[in-house]
Amino acid sequence: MNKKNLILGLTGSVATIKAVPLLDLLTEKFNVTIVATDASYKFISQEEKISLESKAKVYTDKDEWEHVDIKSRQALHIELRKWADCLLIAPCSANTLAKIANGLADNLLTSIIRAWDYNDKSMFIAPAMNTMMWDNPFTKLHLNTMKEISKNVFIIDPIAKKLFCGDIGMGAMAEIKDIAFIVQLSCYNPH
Ligand SMILES: CC(C)(CO)[C@@H](O)C(=O)NCCC(=O)N/C=C\S
Repeated sequence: MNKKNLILGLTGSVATIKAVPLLDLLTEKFNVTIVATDASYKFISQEEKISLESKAKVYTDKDEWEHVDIKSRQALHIELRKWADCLLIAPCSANTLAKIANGLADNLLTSIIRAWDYNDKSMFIAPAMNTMMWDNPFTKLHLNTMKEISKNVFIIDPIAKKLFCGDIGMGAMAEIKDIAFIVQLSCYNPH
C-alpha cells in the first residue's frame, strides 16, 4: 500500500515527551514529516531529536528561513502543505490552538495550517494542557472555531489523568495508540 503523507506538528506542551513513541506508531501507516515549533524543543532531548530524525524529516522554523531561495521561488510552508495528505497536531498546546483559531501564521507550523486545504485534507488536533487551561473559556471557543471552519477538522479530546505537575484532571493528551488509530482510520477512509 502506498502510504499517505502526514505532517506531525509538535508544540510546546509537555506531552511532546511522547513524540518518539507516537512517531513509531504513525510511521507504520504514513510517510511522516515532523514540524516542530521552537517551544516544542523544550521537551525534546538531544537523543530524542536523533531518534525522531531517524524516522522522519524534522523541520523547525529556521528551516523556513535558511531555505529562502528567491530563485527557486519556493516557500517551505507551501511545499509542505502541498506534500501532506493530512496533518496531526499532537500535542496541540493552548498557545498553538489559540493561534490557529485566529489565523495567525507566526511560525512554520501555523503557516502551513494558515495555508491548509480544509476541503480536501483532514486535520487532527490533540490538545494537551493543564486542567486550568483546559477549563478556561478560550479552549471551548477556539475548539468550536476550528470545528466550524471545516468538517475535516477532528478534535481528539484529552483525557483525565495525572498531569505533569501532579494535578489529576482533564488535559492529558489522548493515549498515543488512540491518536494513531483515529488518524489512520479517518485519513484512509475519508467520509
Ligand atoms: C505529560 C503527560 C503526557 C504524561 O502522561 C500527560 O500528563 C499530558 O499529556 N499532560 C499535558 C498537560 C500537562 O501536564 N501540562 C503541564 C502541567 S500540569
